[in-house]
Amino acid sequence: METAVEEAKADNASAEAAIRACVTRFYEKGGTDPLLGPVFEKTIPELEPHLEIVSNFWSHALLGTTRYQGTPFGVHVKLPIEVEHFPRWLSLFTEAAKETMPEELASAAIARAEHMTQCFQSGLFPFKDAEGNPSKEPV
Ligand code: HEM
Repeated sequence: METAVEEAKADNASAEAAIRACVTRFYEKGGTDPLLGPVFEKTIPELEPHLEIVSNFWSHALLGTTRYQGTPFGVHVKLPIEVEHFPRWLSLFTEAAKETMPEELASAAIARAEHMTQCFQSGLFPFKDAEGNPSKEPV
């Protein structure tokens, strides 16, 4: 019994470390990205506390821990995000997850990220413009 608990704790610790590595790698990539970099620069005053919040979010999403208690969509409504940011965000996150996480955890993280990207995009840009592209306003 004790061994199973110890094993579960060790698994969790290594998953937590992989999550942290993924989040760090994602922000390394995003920080130097010409599209996302300026948004991060303008809106994240201090990187370290931000990495902690986002790691806690992923720990909640993937491992069911409870350190993250926020509402991500509500945070993004107030940010200067445009529709073209979404595919870039997802592609950098996908790369970061594959580079840093064991395969199963990376697949779960990428699936969750794809779903949330879709939800955020349709929540923030619920209409279509004259060309049929996602838009904040009805035509
Ligand atoms: C268009 C793409 C995105 C951009 C440019 C973006 C940018 C940002 C920025 C600048 C912050 C910091 C906000 C602040 O501290 O006030 C933030 C927070 C956060 N983002 Fe994103 N984000 C994007 C998409 C996503 C997606 C798809 C997810 C889902 C996994 C996500 C998860 C989070 C989380 C969990 C936080 C922390 C929220 C909190 O403080 O409670 N982001 N994002």
